[in-house]
Amino acid sequence: MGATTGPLSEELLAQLRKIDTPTIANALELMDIMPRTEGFMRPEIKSQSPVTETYIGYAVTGVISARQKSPRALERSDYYKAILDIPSPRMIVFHDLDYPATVGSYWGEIQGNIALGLDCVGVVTDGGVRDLKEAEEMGFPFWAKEVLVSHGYVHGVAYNVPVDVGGVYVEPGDLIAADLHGAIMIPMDAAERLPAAAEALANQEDAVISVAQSGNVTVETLAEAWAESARRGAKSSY
Ligand SMILES: O=C([O-])CC(=O)C(=O)O
Ligand SMILES: [Mg+2]
Repeated sequence: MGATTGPLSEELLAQLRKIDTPTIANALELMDIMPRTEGFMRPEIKSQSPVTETYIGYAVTGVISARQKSPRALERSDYYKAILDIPSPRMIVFHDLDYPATVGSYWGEIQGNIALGLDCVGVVTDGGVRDLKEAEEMGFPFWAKEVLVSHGYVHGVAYNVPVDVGGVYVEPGDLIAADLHGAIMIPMDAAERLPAAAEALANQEDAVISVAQSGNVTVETLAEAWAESARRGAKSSY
């Protein structure tokens, strides 16, 4: 992967890659900057590749369709230029205009290789993907609503425009994290605070987990564990 050209340092990106998406969601809760029910993609946007780490990238956004040929289909070079307009590392975030009845995959071995060559780390789409074995082998993960057999008449409709994917409004350049659980947007001004928040969370969770593992699990010890977790800063979901 080439050097990052975006607003966040390579050190910070490396720290963020160590945090899984549930912890990112919890850390954002701790900051209390948006409702707990927002900012992450609906579960239909699933990991279709066996990933074991968190992938982080600035969003290259786009709208595609495969239902029919279009005289207004964009050129392949428009797509490559759109990628290069976004700092690296990049995460492709595509809305499929045919959603929810998606028919053709933009994604496969060829597109994955091209995107990887252009410093993209993966794709998140409410459309489909294919060539799953090859994607795994090349290390270019797919997060997608479904797996499709055909590419139909797939073509680009627009690049680097705001898109809604999985219920999240994504603008070009937004910071996206994805792992085996799914995908979440990290508000740019929260990124810097995330590693410390994740550490604070681990400390809060440890107050409960250590009691659960202590061999002395009672209503009373659990109540005290949750109280200790709250003293360490945990916010209740109740
Ligand atoms: O053919 C397509 O458009 C998608 C695909 O399978 C590939 O990129 O290999
Ligand atoms: Mg293919």
